[in-house]
Amino acid sequence: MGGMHTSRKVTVERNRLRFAAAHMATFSGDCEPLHGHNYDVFIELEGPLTEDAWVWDFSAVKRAARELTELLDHKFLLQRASRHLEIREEPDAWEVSYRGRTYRFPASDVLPLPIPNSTAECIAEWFAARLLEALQLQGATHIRRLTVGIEEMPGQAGWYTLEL
Ligand SMILES: Nc1nc2c(c(=O)[nH]1)N=C([C@H](O)[C@H](O)COP(=O)(O)OP(=O)(O)OP(=O)(O)O)CN2
Repeated sequence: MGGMHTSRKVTVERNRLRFAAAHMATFSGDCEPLHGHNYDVFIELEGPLTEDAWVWDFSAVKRAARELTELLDHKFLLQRASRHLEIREEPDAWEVSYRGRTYRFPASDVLPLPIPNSTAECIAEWFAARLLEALQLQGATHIRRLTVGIEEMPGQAGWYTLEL
């Protein structure tokens, strides 16, 4: 049937795809107090079927995603590219200041991320780029669209989609 467009997608969500992390985002010229969330991760992969008649193996997606959730788990997520925080990297610590309010974190508690703010949207973008690299290393080079959602709390999530 000429012209008909179809698509296939697999989704993996929540099932142990979670991490607990601390952050403080900056908004509208202010900085939140340091606080944490139990984040849930949602993943959608769209593309044609492989010879195995799947878009990609759920287990392989979860394996790649869990390597990322393990990096994020129990860390302070530092928006390394912030234009609003003053960030000083020391050999064993990070010093983070906002208008005279200063925090000093042991380096082992911090995951510096190359993002401008620790919003769910930016964390989703970072996660999607890293997940794509991992999936492509597994051989999933046929994926056409990858979406990641990072849910801060039930009903409140930021999403990012890569069109490939
Ligand atoms: N689009 C986005 N909006 C907000 C984000 C975000 O990542 N993307 N993040 C926050 C804060 O980090 C915050 O942790 C959540 O804020 P908020 O929903 O206001 O939190 P409360 O616990 O006060 O929510 P209530 O439901 O009002 O109790 C803000 N916005």
